[in-house]
This record gives sequence, structure tokens and C-alpha cells, in this order.
Amino acid sequence: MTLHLYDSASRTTRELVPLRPGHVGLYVCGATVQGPPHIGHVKTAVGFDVLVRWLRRSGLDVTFVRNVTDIDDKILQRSAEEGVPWWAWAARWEREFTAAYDAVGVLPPTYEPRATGHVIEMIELMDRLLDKGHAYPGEAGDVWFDVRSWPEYGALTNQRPDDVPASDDAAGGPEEAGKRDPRDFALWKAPKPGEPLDASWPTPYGRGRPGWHLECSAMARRYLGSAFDIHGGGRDLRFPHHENELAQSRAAGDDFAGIWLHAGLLNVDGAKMSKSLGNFLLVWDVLATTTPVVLRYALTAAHYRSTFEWNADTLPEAEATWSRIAGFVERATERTGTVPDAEVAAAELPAGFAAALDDDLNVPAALAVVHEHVRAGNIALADGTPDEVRTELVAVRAMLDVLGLDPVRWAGAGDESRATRALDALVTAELAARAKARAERDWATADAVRARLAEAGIVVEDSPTGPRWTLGGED
Ligand SMILES: Nc1ncnc2c1ncn2[C@@H]1O[C@H](COP(=O)(O)OP(=O)(O)OP(=O)(O)O)[C@@H](O)[C@H]1O
Ligand SMILES: [Zn+2]
Repeated sequence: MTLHLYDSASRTTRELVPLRPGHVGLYVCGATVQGPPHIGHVKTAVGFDVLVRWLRRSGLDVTFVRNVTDIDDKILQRSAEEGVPWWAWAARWEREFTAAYDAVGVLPPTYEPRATGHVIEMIELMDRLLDKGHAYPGEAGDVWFDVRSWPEYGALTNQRPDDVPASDDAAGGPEEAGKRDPRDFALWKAPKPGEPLDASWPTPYGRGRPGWHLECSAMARRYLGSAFDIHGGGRDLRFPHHENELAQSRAAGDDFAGIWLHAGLLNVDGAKMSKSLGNFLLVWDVLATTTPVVLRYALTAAHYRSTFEWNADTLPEAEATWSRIAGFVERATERTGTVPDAEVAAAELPAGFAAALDDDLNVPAALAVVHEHVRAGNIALADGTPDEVRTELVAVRAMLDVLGLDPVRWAGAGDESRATRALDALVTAELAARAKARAERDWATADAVRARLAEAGIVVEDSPTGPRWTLGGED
């Protein structure tokens, strides 16, 4: 069997037939970098990471593009509240997203374009839409997509054009002046009063900044061409974001994506984990008490398309299952010696595992095969030959490698954050001793604590919220 994927546009499971044999172009909508990454963000990223790994393991050359939305209303608003330039705010959270993806083993994309670096491509796309009569400038400097000019509008989400709800772009605001139809969405947004001048770009239609939907169409075309194989994102992006991307790209004359994949959302108590709802768990907070591979295991183990209901048992259960798998790999490696990574990467995969992944990335079924081999491996460890143990070890590691979960590659990951936590506990105790000595006017003890910390290379600063410590530079 070859890879079949559930295409949300046609609502059928279809064989992936690459447009260019041997090569797959994949575009996944990345983060709007307005705040720290939560585990919902990395859940979707992990889902697409398994796809990329499986495509590559199947012998395909993958060009994987995941964008960064580094300008938008929320970024402008949050940065203004914090009194920092919008671009500094965006850069800060972009770095945090990259670190979070790295922490859970999401492979970096081939290209990671920022919206602000692709204004030329967006203007070019808008020009094509204006030329063909699918876009028009409003009265307040915005440029709108003309939904009525595009009878296929609604196709992605199976809505008749008449049933599509009004777009909330500028709803009720003065920018709406000249908007022809409530469903029309903004391709380009004129600056609002009070916004920084460097948050808008000159265009033939006046200064402005990108509408979110336009960005992805322009960047996908720039790196993958006018037709490419797969477009993905979380299910929340189907409407309006992906519907609008599809409409504007097709209306401009591009074939655009062949298959649309949508990852199920990570929910808490039935609601999408999101910054706006405030029901989020930050990646760093989870990693303060959990090793990254356990978080990765938890997020990988569910089918990418299912809704993930996060609850108090999620991590303990993942931890227990993971320990069983990793424990076998450790004991088997002790018995037979380390299997070289190259042998793992080239090993033949159990047929049931490959068939499960080819069936719309059915990771739960694929993990069931992993568990069968772990069971067989444990039996071999108890009373089999070293060769039997080694066969199971290679099979288990090879399958886990495809899922980004090979325990040998993860060994040691998380040690650094554990070390930092241990250090923090010790420094905090030292600082408490110093505070007590100071309160008792025991200056000798207070100075001795400070000297001990300085000797260890720890720099203490007093801040309004209490002392803060950092590791000083080496000089
Ligand atoms: N709770 C979630 N579960 C799964 N995927 C999510 C979740 N929240 C966001 N994503 C996905 O993460 C990627 C980046 O999303 P984006 O930065 O637009 O987040 P967002 O929806 O604005 O998040 P929030 O609502 O928390 O502000 C998208 O593919 C999006 O679908
Ligand atoms: Zn997008």
C-alpha cells in the first residue's frame, strides 16, 4: 500500500500521488507569534512532524514549509501594551516557538518564511486578483476579496456561497467603508490610527499590512509553486483561513494544494486550548516537571485527526507507557550492545506498522505493533537468544524512529532542564539563608553566602520581586 490521507476538501481518503514523482511539497500554517507556545500548538506540529518523517522514510524528498505570522492585530496590540516594538515582540516569541518545537523533536522545516519578508509576493498576488476582477480597493485603504466574483467560495468547507457567514474583518469598523459584501475578507489592511509607521508597507494601493489569509497563499506559492501536494494546519484554520487561502489562490489562477489535512485540536474540558480563552498549558511549564520525550509521546500517540482531550491523567499514562517501551530498549541494548543509528534508519519496518501509517497516519495502530514487538522482546529477554532480542530491538527502535521517539536518540534530553531545576532549588535555599542572616543583621553569614554563590559563577541581582539569579559569563 502507498500513503493514503484524509483530504478535508473532498472529504475522502485519497492516495497521495506526488505532482512531481519522488517529491512532496508540504505547507503547514505556523504560529502567529504573539505569545508563548502552549501544548496545543506543539500537538499540531508533532502531527505534521510524523507525516514529514514518514514521507522521508518512504523514500520521498520533502520540501516542508511552515510560516511565521510576524505581523497582525494581536502582535501590534500586545507589543503596544508592553511598550516594546512590534518586531521585537514577534522575534521574542518566534524564538520561543522554535525552542519548543526543538524540545519535542519536531524537525525544522526546509523553509520558515516570515510574513513580513514576503510583502512583494503578496502585492504581486493582489495585483493578479485585481486584474482578474476578484479584488477591489475599499474606501479606507483596505483591499478586499470579492466573494461574489468567485462561485466556488465555500468549497473547502462544503458550504454554499450563500450560507457562508459574514467575515469579521473590520466588522462594523470605519475600514469597512466600500466593502461590497459582508462575506468579503481583507487581503490588505490599511494602518489604523496610532499604529507605528514601520508596521505598514508602501503599495500601489497605499500603505498597509498583510491580511492573514493572503500571507499563506503568497508564501506557499513562493516556495512550493502554484500547485503543490499537501496543505495542513489545525482544524480551527479550516474556516475562514483555509477557505480564504483556497479562494484567493484559485481565483488568481493557481491550482494550489492537492490535499488538505487538518489536525484535531487539543481541548481542555471540551474547549480548544487557546491564549484567548486562558485555558492553556505552556510548553515550558509542562517541561518543568516532565521530560520532553514523555510530552512528545503523549502528543504523538493519538490519531492526528482526533480531538485530543487533555486531562490530569494524560501525562502519567504517557509516562507509564513510555517507561515500558524505553525500559525494554535499555535492557535489550545492555544485552546485545548498541545498534548503530544507521542500521536503525535502514531496517525493514514490520508490515503492520507501515500499513498503519499508510492508512492516514494511524499512529495508534502503529503503536500497537510497537507494543507487540516490545512484548516479544521482553519474552526474548527472559528466555530467548541474543539474536532474538536484537531482532526485536532493531524493529522497535526503527518504528519509534519514524515516530520521532527512538529512546536512544532521546537519552539525556531533559537532563539540562533537570539540572537547572536542581540548581534553582539549591540557589533558592542559599538565598533564603542570606535573607535570614540579613534580617538578623548577621552580615558575616550573608556575605559568606554571596561569596559562595559568586565562587560558583552565580550572579544575584536584587529586583522588586525579590532576588533573581543567573549564571555569569566566563571571563
Ligand atoms: N488547541 C490547539 N490544538 C491544536 N492545534 C492548535 C491549537 N491552538 C492552535 N493550534 C494550531 O497551532 C498552529 C499555530 O496557530 P496560531 O498561532 O494561529 O494559534 P492560535 O489559534 O492563534 O492560538 P490561540 O488561540 O491560543 O491564540 C495552527 O496550525 C493552529 O491550528
Ligand atoms: Zn495559513
